[in-house]
Amino acid sequence: MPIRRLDSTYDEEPIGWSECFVTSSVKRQIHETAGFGRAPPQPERVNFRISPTPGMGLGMFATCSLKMGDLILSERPLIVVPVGIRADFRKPPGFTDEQYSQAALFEWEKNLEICVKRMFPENRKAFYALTNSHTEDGSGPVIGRIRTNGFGLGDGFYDKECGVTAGGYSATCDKMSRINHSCRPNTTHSFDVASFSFQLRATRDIKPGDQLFYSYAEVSLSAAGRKQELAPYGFECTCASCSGDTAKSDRIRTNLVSLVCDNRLQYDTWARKPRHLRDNKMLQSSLDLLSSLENEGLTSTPYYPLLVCTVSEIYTQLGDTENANLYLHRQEAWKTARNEEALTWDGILGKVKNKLNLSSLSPLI
Ligand SMILES: C[S@@+](CC[C@H](N)C(=O)[O-])C[C@H]1O[C@@H](n2cnc3c(N)ncnc32)[C@H](O)[C@@H]1O
Repeated sequence: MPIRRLDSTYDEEPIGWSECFVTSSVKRQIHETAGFGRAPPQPERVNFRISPTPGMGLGMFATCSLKMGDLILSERPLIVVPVGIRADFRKPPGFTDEQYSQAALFEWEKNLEICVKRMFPENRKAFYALTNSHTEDGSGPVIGRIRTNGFGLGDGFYDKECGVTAGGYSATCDKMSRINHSCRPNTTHSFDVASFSFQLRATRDIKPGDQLFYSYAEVSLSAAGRKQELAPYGFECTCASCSGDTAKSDRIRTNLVSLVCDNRLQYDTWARKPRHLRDNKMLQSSLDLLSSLENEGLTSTPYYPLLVCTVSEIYTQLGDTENANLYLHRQEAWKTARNEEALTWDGILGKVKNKLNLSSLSPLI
């Protein structure tokens, strides 16, 4: 991507080239995406660097102040491949399941090698320079690097016939794949199919020199659950949520939905009271919850803008338009960062008109 002619050169595509191993139906989906072929948004200046960081290899660092929603990097991936192994041979007689899966992995590596060989030499060099933490599980050098450095692609890439997990795709980048993990991330990314590029954006305020982090694990899991998800990457996370008061952190993460929804229920009761009976406790408890979410690095979850919306409404009720607007802007910044619409309380309440207890709604949200 884009389509390469025999005489194409590496430099003629300023945003870079991606080698794509996709089925024809996914290729069609990509080409039929509205606006396909457009240029990606670019940050006004280079605002990150890649340099060594103790105990983590290379990492990405901010070189200027960044606010929630700010664009850090637009990047076209080096390679896009299916997540699952798509082996099309039957288990040979006498093979154990383990032998069959190792053989399938070997065949898959051969297929992916073809993709890597097709890269421009500059991209191939960048690809092989990436870290490989999958050296002991039978992954070859190509699969190992993809497993270590790949980011899942969303709805634009999906082979329905292969099932939910195996039908997905993964993309590996030159620069963005240098971002290290924290369970308290300060960035998020989205993939824009039309320009065939990732956008990495800040999800909180970042100071110059701060390391940029993304969470490789589901942030709403407990410390033990995240540890399990991170095991294949070959490191143990030492962020404050993993090494500090894990019980407190677990309570917030695993009860995120009910905490935010219960707060909303309290707000609804509070807002129905006559004006002179509304005290400041509602504001304080909501701000406390908001700062807990921010401390835990949960600002990229969909519950954050819901809580921000409640805080904004409390300020409106208290007649403080300046602060109400400040939080409305934060909700807008979240939408920019995530490149998606935020959930709204109306939408959620609409779904569950007849239910009294919002805490029980987690599967709906
Ligand atoms: C996608 S790469 C990130 C860039 C990598 N640090 C490098 O030098 O290329 C993932 C690998 O980085 C390392 N890593 C990422 N986050 C880490 C962390 N929080 N602590 C220690 N190592 C980490 C692990 O080796 C992991 O397998």
